[in-house]
Amino acid sequence: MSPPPPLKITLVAACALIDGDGRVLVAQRPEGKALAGLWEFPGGKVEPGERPEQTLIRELDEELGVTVKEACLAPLTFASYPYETFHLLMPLWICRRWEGVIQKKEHQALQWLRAGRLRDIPMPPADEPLIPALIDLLGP
Ligand SMILES: Nc1nc2c([nH]c(=O)n2[C@@H]2O[C@H](COP(=O)(O)OP(=O)(O)OP(=O)(O)O)[C@@H](O)[C@H]2O)c(=O)[nH]1
Ligand SMILES: [Mg+2]
Repeated sequence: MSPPPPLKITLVAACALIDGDGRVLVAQRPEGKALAGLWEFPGGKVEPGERPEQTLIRELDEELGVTVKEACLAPLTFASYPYETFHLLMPLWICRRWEGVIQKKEHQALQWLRAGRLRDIPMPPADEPLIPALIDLLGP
């Protein structure tokens, strides 16, 4: 019997932006990328030398064109999910305050949804366990 392949843990920082009505921003993953077309929370992989909060601030600028202060990021929950080729560990922050206008820079589409409606859109399998924490926080 050959030994199991080494486990690769990928750390991804993600954020639920929340608007004044308590709705959450979700973004549709680009064509040609893994999980294309599924609705996700903005964010991305933590690069070497980055703290996850720095990653998130960088990704929110790259993906949405907004500036977020670290003090405006609050940790909510996390996802831990065994994809075929890596194990995803994804802390989820919430953010209610940012500077600039949200733009669709990398995704196919953006939409604001009530937390209870997140169950109605196709999300990556890792994300489904995150929804109850958002409903607890924001209502359905
Ligand atoms: N950003 C984000 N990634 C997620 C979510 N759920 C989930 O399984 N992932 C997975 O986390 C991994 C990293 O996401 P990503 O594609 O955003 O990474 P990135 O922005 O650094 O892009 P890049 O790798 O093309 O530079 C992907 O395998 C993606 O499928 C989610 O809600 N948000
Ligand atoms: Mg990303």
